[in-house]
Amino acid sequence: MIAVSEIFGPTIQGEGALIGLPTVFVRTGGCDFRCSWCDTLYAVEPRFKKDWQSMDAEAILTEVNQLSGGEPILVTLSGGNPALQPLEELLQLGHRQGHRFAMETQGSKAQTWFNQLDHLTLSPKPPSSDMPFRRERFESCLAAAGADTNVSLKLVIADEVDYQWARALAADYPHLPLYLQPCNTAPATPEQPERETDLDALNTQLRWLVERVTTDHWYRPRVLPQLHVLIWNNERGV
Ligand SMILES: C[S@@+](CC[C@H](N)C(=O)[O-])C[C@H]1O[C@@H](n2cnc3c(N)ncnc32)[C@H](O)[C@@H]1O
Ligand SMILES: Nc1nc2[nH]cc(C(=O)O)c2c(=O)[nH]1
Ligand code: SF4
Ligand SMILES: [Mg+2]
Repeated sequence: MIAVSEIFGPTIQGEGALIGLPTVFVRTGGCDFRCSWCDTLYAVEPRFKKDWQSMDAEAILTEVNQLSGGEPILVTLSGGNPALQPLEELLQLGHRQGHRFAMETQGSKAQTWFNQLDHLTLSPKPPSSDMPFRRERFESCLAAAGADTNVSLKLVIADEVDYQWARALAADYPHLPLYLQPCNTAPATPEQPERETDLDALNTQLRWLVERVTTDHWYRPRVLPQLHVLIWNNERGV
């Protein structure tokens, strides 16, 4: 059974390689990390287990199909860390129904079924998250995805230290499409679910990041905002 925090959509993918694409999100519950700026702690901390539903692949797809109007759609698996869940059957059943699957994970745990994903976003955490980067685990995820899954690297940047870390990390994986995303330093939290982020401050952060890569003559990464935050601020389920 799969721990599910929420299923929502269709909305657009607001981040990374598939930005702008209509998608239904399946957000699993439970995470092996506790990032200092995590925007989805309600899907991370065990105290919210009571809000999560234990679902099988069929029940999840029934809900996805209701939301998509019965049409095949891109299903985005996020969390929490979806790599902690048994998702192989969901991928197999869902593919048979014509859906495609993308997943977001920090790269701390590999699963054999990564090679059944259409797209895998690996988002290892920068120093500002206070979480470790374990290279051997990250590389196990890359190996598990294999040649048939499109893999991209999405790095959150809060400050100059994160930026330097991202440059060094990216240099070790020159073949991976690379996305830089400014950190939302004022996400909604369980204590402040209605908290609004300052969009002007986010824009300033985004400008800084663009200037940072261009003054470095670093022309490899795509610099992208969290589009859903620009549209809906910190709202949940969009
Ligand atoms: C909520 S996480 C869930 C999937 C997985 N645990 C991970 O971190 O990749 C989805 C994406 O949101 C990013 N994210 C989380 N909090 C953020 C914040 N405050 N600002 C910008 N990006 C954030 C993560 O880095 C990750 O790329
Ligand atoms: N629209 C939208 N795009 C997203 N991209 C990654 C998200 C996530 O929380 O994993 C997310 C999300 O929650 N909403
Ligand atoms: S790894 Fe992802 S879900 Fe887990 S705490 Fe960090 S940002 Fe949140
Ligand atoms: Mg999010």
